[in-house]
Amino acid sequence: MDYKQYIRVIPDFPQPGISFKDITTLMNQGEIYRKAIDELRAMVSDLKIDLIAGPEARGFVIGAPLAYALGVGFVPIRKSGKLPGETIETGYDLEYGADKLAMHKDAIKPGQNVLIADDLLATGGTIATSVSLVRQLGGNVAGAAFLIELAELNGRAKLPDVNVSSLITY
Ligand SMILES: O=P(O)(O)OC[C@H]1O[C@H](OP(=O)(O)OP(=O)(O)O)[C@H](O)[C@@H]1O
Ligand SMILES: Nc1ncnc2[nH]cnc12
Repeated sequence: MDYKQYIRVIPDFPQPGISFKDITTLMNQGEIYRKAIDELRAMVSDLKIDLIAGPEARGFVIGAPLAYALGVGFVPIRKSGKLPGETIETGYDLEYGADKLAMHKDAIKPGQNVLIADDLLATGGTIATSVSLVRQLGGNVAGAAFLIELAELNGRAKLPDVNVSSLITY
């Protein structure tokens, strides 16, 4: 499947020099969205996964359906100040800015195998931080799965010990 035909590429958004990969034009095609989730599920089928964790917001639209397809739970990794319970938080840089991510302290049971899922791997800041949060909670990072990887930004360099899978590469 040539998924790229469904991804809208917008130059200079949200700032000059960034080529934004817009997945809304893939997700509004039900068959294609489902096919993409099914293919991601097949890509991680060899991994032992107890739980999926996905960073807000676009990590939810990949991680939650993938969790449903695999029959495992989903835990949100949220931007700071959104989760109601006790949290741990870590700051990070991403391709176009900086932010802070948080997880509930009781989101993961120590030793659980956690797959981290997101729409896109760019510089890797978001996922490196997600990996760190999962590990701080005692989780074992089984892998990281992405719809899109921007290979030239070499996000994998920030994830040297993580099993990375991606469906579409730019
Ligand atoms: O690899 P990185 O350089 O860290 O960039 C990738 C991250 O950037 C985007 O999220 P964003 O923070 O824009 O939030 P959103 O999902 O709420 O749009 C995207 O969904 C990834 O999570
Ligand atoms: N180039 C890009 N397109 C879409 N989402 C992104 N998140 C970080 N970089 C991005």
